[in-house]
Amino acid sequence: MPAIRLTLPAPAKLNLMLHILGRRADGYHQLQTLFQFLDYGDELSFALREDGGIHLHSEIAGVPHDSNLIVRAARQLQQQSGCQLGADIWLNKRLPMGGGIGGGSSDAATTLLGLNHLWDLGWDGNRLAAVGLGLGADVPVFVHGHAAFAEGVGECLTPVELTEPWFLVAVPQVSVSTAEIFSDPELTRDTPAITLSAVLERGGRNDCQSVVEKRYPEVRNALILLNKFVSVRLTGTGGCVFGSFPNKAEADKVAAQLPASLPGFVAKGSNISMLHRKLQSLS
Ligand SMILES: C[C@@](CO)(OP(=O)(O)O)[C@H](O)COP(=O)(O)OP(=O)(O)OC[C@H]1O[C@@H](n2ccc(N)nc2=O)[C@H](O)[C@@H]1O
Ligand SMILES: Nc1ncnc2c1ncn2[C@@H]1O[C@H](COP(=O)(O)OP(=O)(O)O)[C@@H](O)[C@H]1O
Repeated sequence: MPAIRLTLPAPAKLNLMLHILGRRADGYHQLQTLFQFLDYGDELSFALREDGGIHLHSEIAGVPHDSNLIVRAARQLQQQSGCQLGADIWLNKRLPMGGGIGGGSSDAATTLLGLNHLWDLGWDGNRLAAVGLGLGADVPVFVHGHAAFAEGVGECLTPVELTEPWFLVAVPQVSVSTAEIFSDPELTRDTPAITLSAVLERGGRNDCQSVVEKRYPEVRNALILLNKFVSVRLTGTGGCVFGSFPNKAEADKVAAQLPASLPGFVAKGSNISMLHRKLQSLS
Protein backbone atom coordinates (compact mmCIF):
# COMPACT_ATOMS: atom_id res chain seq x y z
CA MET A 1 0.00 0.00 0.00
CA PRO A 2 1.48 3.45 -0.90
CA ALA A 3 2.29 5.68 2.10
CA ILE A 4 -0.41 8.22 2.96
CA ARG A 5 0.56 11.74 1.98
CA LEU A 6 -0.15 14.75 4.17
CA THR A 7 -0.55 17.84 1.98
CA LEU A 8 -0.37 21.27 3.61
CA PRO A 9 -0.20 24.89 2.41
CA ALA A 10 2.67 27.30 3.15
CA PRO A 11 1.09 30.76 2.89
CA ALA A 12 2.81 34.04 2.05
CA LYS A 13 2.95 36.94 4.52
CA LEU A 14 2.92 40.69 4.12
CA ASN A 15 4.63 43.21 6.37
CA LEU A 16 1.90 45.85 6.50
CA MET A 17 4.45 48.20 8.11
CA LEU A 18 8.07 47.69 9.14
CA HIS A 19 10.01 50.06 11.38
CA ILE A 20 13.67 49.61 12.26
CA LEU A 21 14.47 50.78 15.78
CA GLY A 22 18.12 49.85 16.12
CA ARG A 23 20.77 47.23 15.66
CA ARG A 24 21.97 44.67 18.22
CA ALA A 25 25.64 43.87 18.84
CA ASP A 26 25.27 40.68 16.74
CA GLY A 27 24.17 42.75 13.71
CA TYR A 28 20.50 41.74 13.85
CA HIS A 29 18.01 44.62 13.73
CA GLN A 30 15.32 45.47 16.25
CA LEU A 31 12.05 45.79 14.39
CA GLN A 32 8.41 46.61 14.82
CA THR A 33 6.36 45.00 12.09
CA LEU A 34 2.78 43.99 11.45
CA PHE A 35 2.35 40.57 9.82
CA GLN A 36 -0.73 39.37 8.01
CA PHE A 37 -1.02 36.16 5.97
CA LEU A 38 -2.25 35.75 2.42
CA ASP A 39 -4.50 32.96 1.18
CA TYR A 40 -1.87 32.19 -1.43
CA GLY A 41 1.30 30.17 -1.15
CA ASP A 42 3.37 27.07 -1.73
CA GLU A 43 2.15 23.55 -1.09
CA LEU A 44 4.08 20.74 0.59
CA SER A 45 3.36 17.01 0.78
CA PHE A 46 4.86 14.67 3.34
CA ALA A 47 5.04 10.88 3.49
CA LEU A 48 6.51 8.90 6.37
CA ARG A 49 9.82 7.04 5.99
CA GLU A 50 10.74 4.40 8.52
CA ASP A 51 14.48 4.59 7.76
CA GLY A 52 15.00 8.12 9.17
CA GLY A 53 15.95 9.65 5.78
CA ILE A 54 14.86 13.20 4.88
CA HIS A 55 14.39 13.48 1.12
CA LEU A 56 13.04 16.56 -0.65
CA HIS A 57 12.06 15.44 -4.15
CA SER A 58 11.50 18.91 -5.67
CA GLU A 59 14.46 21.03 -6.60
CA ILE A 60 14.65 24.81 -6.38
CA ALA A 61 17.13 26.29 -8.83
CA GLY A 62 20.12 27.70 -6.95
CA VAL A 63 19.22 26.10 -3.61
CA PRO A 64 21.14 22.87 -2.87
CA HIS A 65 19.06 20.07 -1.27
CA ASP A 66 20.74 20.29 2.13
CA SER A 67 20.46 24.13 2.27
CA ASN A 68 16.76 24.15 1.54
CA LEU A 69 14.92 25.48 4.59
CA ILE A 70 12.53 22.53 4.31
CA VAL A 71 15.34 20.00 4.75
CA ARG A 72 17.03 22.08 7.43
CA ALA A 73 13.76 22.38 9.37
CA ALA A 74 13.10 18.63 9.11
CA ARG A 75 16.61 17.75 10.29
CA GLN A 76 16.48 20.21 13.18
CA LEU A 77 13.19 18.78 14.39
CA GLN A 78 14.48 15.23 14.02
CA GLN A 79 17.63 16.07 15.96
CA GLN A 80 15.97 18.05 18.73
CA SER A 81 13.15 15.54 19.26
CA GLY A 82 15.32 12.45 18.92
CA CYS A 83 12.75 11.04 16.49
CA GLN A 84 13.96 8.02 14.46
CA LEU A 85 11.42 8.52 11.66
CA GLY A 86 12.08 10.34 8.37
CA ALA A 87 10.05 11.76 5.49
CA ASP A 88 9.73 12.08 1.74
CA ILE A 89 8.76 15.67 0.93
CA TRP A 90 7.43 17.28 -2.24
CA LEU A 91 7.18 21.05 -2.80
CA ASN A 92 4.94 22.87 -5.23
CA LYS A 93 6.69 26.27 -5.32
CA ARG A 94 4.44 29.19 -6.24
CA LEU A 95 5.92 32.01 -4.18
CA PRO A 96 8.64 34.15 -5.73
CA MET A 97 11.96 33.93 -3.90
CA GLY A 98 13.57 37.00 -2.37
CA GLY A 99 10.24 38.80 -2.61
CA GLY A 100 9.71 39.68 1.05
CA ILE A 101 6.66 37.46 1.24
CA GLY A 102 8.39 34.83 3.34
CA GLY A 103 8.24 31.74 1.11
CA GLY A 104 11.30 30.01 2.55
CA SER A 105 10.30 30.76 6.15
CA SER A 106 6.75 29.58 5.50
CA ASP A 107 8.00 26.35 3.91
CA ALA A 108 10.12 25.77 7.03
CA ALA A 109 7.16 26.39 9.36
CA THR A 110 4.89 24.07 7.36
CA THR A 111 7.60 21.40 7.56
CA LEU A 112 7.83 21.76 11.36
CA LEU A 113 4.05 21.55 11.82
CA GLY A 114 3.61 18.85 9.17
CA LEU A 115 6.28 16.57 10.63
CA ASN A 116 5.10 17.24 14.20
CA HIS A 117 1.77 15.80 12.97
CA LEU A 118 3.22 12.95 10.87
CA TRP A 119 5.71 11.84 13.53
CA ASP A 120 3.08 12.28 16.25
CA LEU A 121 5.47 14.35 18.42
CA GLY A 122 2.77 16.37 20.17
CA TRP A 123 5.02 19.46 20.43
CA ASP A 124 3.24 22.74 21.14
CA GLY A 125 3.58 25.93 19.09
CA ASN A 126 6.14 27.54 21.40
CA ARG A 127 8.51 24.60 21.17
CA LEU A 128 8.19 24.43 17.37
CA ALA A 129 8.62 28.22 17.09
CA ALA A 130 11.88 28.01 19.07
CA VAL A 131 13.22 25.50 16.53
CA GLY A 132 11.95 27.81 13.76
CA LEU A 133 13.70 30.88 15.16
CA GLY A 134 17.02 29.06 14.75
CA LEU A 135 16.25 28.85 11.01
CA GLY A 136 15.11 32.44 10.43
CA ALA A 137 13.57 35.45 12.16
CA ASP A 138 10.34 35.08 10.18
CA VAL A 139 9.66 31.40 10.92
CA PRO A 140 7.93 31.79 14.35
CA VAL A 141 5.02 33.87 13.05
CA PHE A 142 4.25 31.18 10.46
CA VAL A 143 4.46 28.49 13.16
CA HIS A 144 1.97 30.33 15.39
CA GLY A 145 -0.23 31.14 12.40
CA HIS A 146 -1.92 34.29 13.70
CA ALA A 147 -1.57 37.84 12.33
CA ALA A 148 0.77 39.59 14.72
CA PHE A 149 2.65 42.69 15.76
CA ALA A 150 6.26 41.56 15.97
CA GLU A 151 9.02 43.16 18.00
CA GLY A 152 12.58 42.20 18.95
CA VAL A 153 14.20 40.73 15.85
CA GLY A 154 10.75 39.56 14.83
CA GLU A 155 10.24 36.84 17.42
CA CYS A 156 8.23 38.74 20.12
CA LEU A 157 4.72 38.30 18.80
CA THR A 158 1.47 39.92 19.91
CA PRO A 159 -1.53 38.43 18.05
CA VAL A 160 -3.78 41.05 16.42
CA GLU A 161 -7.17 41.13 14.73
CA LEU A 162 -6.97 43.15 11.53
CA THR A 163 -9.42 43.81 8.75
CA GLU A 164 -8.95 41.21 6.01
CA PRO A 165 -8.88 43.11 2.72
CA TRP A 166 -7.96 41.79 -0.71
CA PHE A 167 -4.42 42.53 -1.82
CA LEU A 168 -2.78 42.94 -5.18
CA VAL A 169 0.86 41.87 -4.88
CA ALA A 170 3.12 42.90 -7.75
CA VAL A 171 6.30 40.91 -8.24
CA PRO A 172 9.19 42.92 -9.77
CA GLN A 173 11.52 40.46 -11.47
CA VAL A 174 14.34 40.78 -8.95
CA SER A 175 15.46 38.72 -5.96
CA VAL A 176 16.35 40.91 -3.00
CA SER A 177 18.76 39.56 -0.40
CA THR A 178 17.54 40.43 3.11
CA ALA A 179 21.13 40.52 4.42
CA GLU A 180 22.14 43.00 1.67
CA ILE A 181 19.40 45.47 2.63
CA PHE A 182 20.09 45.15 6.36
CA SER A 183 23.77 45.89 5.79
CA ASP A 184 23.18 49.06 3.72
CA PRO A 185 24.75 52.04 5.56
CA GLU A 186 21.91 54.29 4.38
CA LEU A 187 19.18 52.19 6.00
CA THR A 188 17.03 54.07 8.55
CA ARG A 189 17.79 52.45 11.91
CA ASP A 190 16.53 54.99 14.42
CA THR A 191 12.76 55.05 14.15
CA PRO A 192 11.30 55.60 17.64
CA ALA A 193 9.29 52.71 19.07
CA ILE A 194 5.52 53.15 18.85
CA THR A 195 2.68 51.38 20.60
CA LEU A 196 0.56 48.73 18.94
CA SER A 197 -2.54 50.89 19.33
CA ALA A 198 -0.78 53.74 17.47
CA VAL A 199 0.09 51.31 14.66
CA LEU A 200 -3.49 50.07 14.45
CA GLU A 201 -4.80 53.65 14.41
CA ARG A 202 -2.31 55.35 12.15
CA GLY A 203 -0.46 52.56 10.31
CA GLY A 204 3.22 53.06 9.63
CA ARG A 205 5.72 52.79 6.82
CA ASN A 206 8.43 50.44 5.60
CA ASP A 207 11.87 51.72 6.60
CA CYS A 208 13.53 49.47 3.99
CA GLN A 209 11.64 50.98 1.08
CA SER A 210 13.92 53.88 0.12
CA VAL A 211 17.08 51.73 0.18
CA VAL A 212 15.40 48.98 -1.87
CA GLU A 213 14.03 51.53 -4.38
CA LYS A 214 17.50 52.97 -4.81
CA ARG A 215 19.17 49.59 -5.36
CA TYR A 216 16.40 48.09 -7.53
CA PRO A 217 14.94 50.38 -10.21
CA GLU A 218 12.43 47.60 -11.04
CA VAL A 219 10.94 48.03 -7.55
CA ARG A 220 10.85 51.83 -7.86
CA ASN A 221 9.09 51.51 -11.25
CA ALA A 222 6.53 49.09 -9.80
CA LEU A 223 5.77 51.51 -6.95
CA ILE A 224 5.39 54.44 -9.37
CA LEU A 225 3.13 52.46 -11.70
CA LEU A 226 0.83 51.04 -9.03
CA ASN A 227 0.62 54.28 -7.07
CA LYS A 228 -1.46 55.63 -9.97
CA PHE A 229 -4.23 53.21 -8.94
CA VAL A 230 -3.84 52.54 -5.22
CA SER A 231 -1.51 53.39 -2.36
CA VAL A 232 1.30 50.81 -2.51
CA ARG A 233 4.13 49.78 -0.23
CA LEU A 234 7.06 47.36 -0.08
CA THR A 235 6.71 44.18 1.99
CA GLY A 236 9.68 43.17 4.17
CA THR A 237 12.94 43.83 2.37
CA GLY A 238 11.10 43.48 -0.93
CA GLY A 239 11.05 43.26 -3.84
CA CYS A 240 7.24 42.63 -3.83
CA VAL A 241 4.95 45.63 -3.44
CA PHE A 242 1.28 45.55 -2.47
CA GLY A 243 -1.90 47.58 -2.30
CA SER A 244 -5.18 46.74 -0.55
CA PHE A 245 -8.75 46.72 -1.84
CA PRO A 246 -12.16 46.24 -0.23
CA ASN A 247 -13.08 43.43 -2.63
CA LYS A 248 -11.61 41.03 -5.18
CA ALA A 249 -13.19 42.68 -8.21
CA GLU A 250 -11.37 45.98 -7.56
CA ALA A 251 -8.06 44.20 -7.01
CA ASP A 252 -8.54 42.18 -10.21
CA LYS A 253 -9.28 45.38 -12.16
CA VAL A 254 -5.91 46.89 -11.22
CA ALA A 255 -4.13 43.53 -11.69
CA ALA A 256 -5.38 43.55 -15.29
CA GLN A 257 -3.46 46.83 -15.86
CA LEU A 258 -0.09 45.33 -14.94
CA PRO A 259 2.31 45.07 -17.87
CA ALA A 260 3.73 41.66 -18.84
CA SER A 261 7.07 42.72 -17.31
CA LEU A 262 5.44 43.04 -13.87
CA PRO A 263 3.57 39.87 -12.89
CA GLY A 264 1.35 39.87 -9.84
CA PHE A 265 -1.36 38.01 -7.99
CA VAL A 266 -4.51 38.82 -6.06
CA ALA A 267 -5.12 37.19 -2.67
CA LYS A 268 -7.18 37.74 0.45
CA GLY A 269 -5.50 38.79 3.68
CA SER A 270 -6.12 36.45 6.61
CA ASN A 271 -5.56 36.62 10.35
CA ILE A 272 -5.49 32.83 10.73
CA SER A 273 -3.07 31.27 8.27
CA MET A 274 -4.49 28.77 5.82
CA LEU A 275 -1.98 26.23 7.19
CA HIS A 276 -3.60 26.44 10.60
CA ARG A 277 -7.10 26.30 9.14
CA LYS A 278 -6.12 23.08 7.33
CA LEU A 279 -4.49 21.57 10.45
CA GLN A 280 -7.60 22.37 12.50
CA SER A 281 -9.72 20.56 9.93
CA LEU A 282 -7.52 17.44 10.36
CA SER A 283 -7.82 17.26 14.15
C1 LIG B 1 12.82 41.58 6.87
C2 LIG B 1 11.85 40.47 7.18
C3 LIG B 1 10.56 41.10 7.73
O1 LIG B 1 9.55 40.15 7.88
O2 LIG B 1 11.46 39.68 6.11
P1 LIG B 1 11.87 39.38 4.58
O3 LIG B 1 11.85 40.63 3.79
O4 LIG B 1 13.24 38.74 4.58
O5 LIG B 1 10.83 38.41 4.10
C4 LIG B 1 12.44 39.53 8.25
O6 LIG B 1 12.71 40.17 9.45
C5 LIG B 1 13.63 38.74 7.82
O7 LIG B 1 13.46 37.47 8.32
P2 LIG B 1 14.23 36.23 7.68
O8 LIG B 1 14.16 36.27 6.19
O9 LIG B 1 13.73 34.98 8.37
O10 LIG B 1 15.68 36.61 8.10
P3 LIG B 1 16.91 35.73 8.58
O11 LIG B 1 17.09 34.60 7.64
O12 LIG B 1 16.79 35.45 10.04
O13 LIG B 1 18.10 36.79 8.38
C6 LIG B 1 18.62 37.14 7.13
C7 LIG B 1 19.59 38.29 7.34
O14 LIG B 1 18.84 39.50 7.56
C8 LIG B 1 19.39 40.27 8.60
N1 LIG B 1 18.38 40.51 9.64
C9 LIG B 1 17.26 39.73 9.70
C10 LIG B 1 16.29 39.99 10.64
C11 LIG B 1 16.51 41.05 11.54
N2 LIG B 1 15.61 41.34 12.49
N3 LIG B 1 17.62 41.79 11.48
C12 LIG B 1 18.57 41.54 10.53
O15 LIG B 1 19.57 42.24 10.47
C13 LIG B 1 20.62 39.55 9.08
O16 LIG B 1 21.72 40.11 8.40
C14 LIG B 1 20.46 38.13 8.58
O17 LIG B 1 21.68 37.57 8.25
N1 LIG C 1 12.21 26.40 0.58
C1 LIG C 1 12.73 27.56 0.21
N2 LIG C 1 11.99 28.45 -0.47
C2 LIG C 1 12.52 29.65 -0.82
N3 LIG C 1 13.76 30.03 -0.57
C3 LIG C 1 14.55 29.21 0.10
C4 LIG C 1 14.07 27.94 0.51
N4 LIG C 1 15.06 27.34 1.15
C5 LIG C 1 16.11 28.18 1.13
N5 LIG C 1 15.82 29.31 0.50
C6 LIG C 1 16.73 30.49 0.32
O1 LIG C 1 16.18 31.61 1.05
C7 LIG C 1 16.23 32.80 0.28
C8 LIG C 1 15.10 33.76 0.70
O2 LIG C 1 13.91 33.18 0.30
P1 LIG C 1 12.44 33.71 0.57
O3 LIG C 1 11.97 33.27 1.90
O4 LIG C 1 11.62 33.26 -0.58
O5 LIG C 1 12.59 35.27 0.50
P2 LIG C 1 12.10 36.44 1.45
O6 LIG C 1 12.79 36.22 2.80
O7 LIG C 1 12.54 37.67 0.76
O8 LIG C 1 10.62 36.34 1.54
C9 LIG C 1 16.14 32.31 -1.17
O9 LIG C 1 16.73 33.20 -2.06
C10 LIG C 1 16.86 30.96 -1.12
O10 LIG C 1 18.24 31.14 -1.37
